[in-house]
Amino acid sequence: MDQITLRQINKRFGNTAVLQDVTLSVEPSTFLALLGPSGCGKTTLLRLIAGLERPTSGEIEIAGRVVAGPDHWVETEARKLGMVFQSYALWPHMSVAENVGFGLSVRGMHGRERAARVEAALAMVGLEGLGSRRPPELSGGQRQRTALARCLVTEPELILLDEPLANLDPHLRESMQAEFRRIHRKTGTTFVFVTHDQAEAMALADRVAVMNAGRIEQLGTPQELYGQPATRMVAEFFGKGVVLPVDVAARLDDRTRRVSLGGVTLDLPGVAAVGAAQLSLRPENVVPAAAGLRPHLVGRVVDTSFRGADHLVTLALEQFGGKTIGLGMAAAPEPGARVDLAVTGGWVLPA
Ligand SMILES: Nc1ncnc2c1ncn2[C@@H]1O[C@H](COP(=O)(O)OP(=O)(O)OP(=O)(O)O)[C@@H](O)[C@H]1O
Repeated sequence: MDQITLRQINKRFGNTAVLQDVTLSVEPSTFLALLGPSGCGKTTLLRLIAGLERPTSGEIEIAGRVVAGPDHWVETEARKLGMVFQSYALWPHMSVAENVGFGLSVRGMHGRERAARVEAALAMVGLEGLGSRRPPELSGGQRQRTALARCLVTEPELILLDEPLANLDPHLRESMQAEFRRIHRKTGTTFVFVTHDQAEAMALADRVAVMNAGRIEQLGTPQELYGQPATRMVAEFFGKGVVLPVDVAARLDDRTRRVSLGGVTLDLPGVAAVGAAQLSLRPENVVPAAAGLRPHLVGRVVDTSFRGADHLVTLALEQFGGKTIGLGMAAAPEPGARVDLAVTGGWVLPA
């Protein structure tokens, strides 16, 4: 049984269609990221799952029970889920332990049993011994951990997180990402996580739904989205690289196409039909061409920056109106220098 099933969800606010025909299944124990640009409808989708909004049409099922649909409505409190928001929403006058234990008190759990559960939840998020502090005495990361502990203590099967790391500095964000991964593995709880940061989605999630203008563009593992983007939007939004126009001359097998890239013929992985198509190139799909061979692409250095292990070299591709791709190179060429490139892979997707 799926943890969450969304069937043809539409959501309108007045005349504005915010979600259109969203259909999605999430298996138990998945760490799903809802990823997309600002305003694409991620938070609205999360709020629909939470029961904070009603769909205009369509049906939502959680753990086999219809919680929203034409003839069904289950309130948030009865959906057996936990929520963590960017703002944390901790009560400043209560101690950390009281904040974390509040949900248990509401359920009628008190005394030793409650204290033990609170202690276990604090240990899970690495806050042992800080139960008597108050939220204003905590760092941003500790507040976020408290919010997560408050959610975990009731042992929900589903936790919804809306950009919970957005207010943390980059260093803390990374360490909290590792914590989230660890806690997810340990609890086996299904996590649905809203973010507009593709690197965060890639680092955290085992499935990512890329959203665009109220629709799901593609649902897949981070590896699938990166290596086999279904649309140009996914290719450009998820991971670095460049998308170039190509012509598919022939379909060599299910997943190989003969393409013409600016007049150069190449056999590359992909699924596009014969005719006009696009090629998603990641930085590792392009290498400096061997001397004496005709280059597949010609780049001009527009910028270089030192990254420690190598230099990030930004090249403008001459045949493609100056579209750029960034490559890691051991030595930084001079700005304006010509770099001949060979294409060693990529993904051919529909135009
Ligand atoms: N209560 C509301 N009334 C009217 N319009 C709304 C309401 N809530 C959201 N919207 C609109 O719906 C669209 C999607 O909003 P939503 O918050 O779901 O996007 P998002 O992808 O989470 O964006 P962000 O990353 O900026 O938070 C936006 O255009 C927003 O203005």
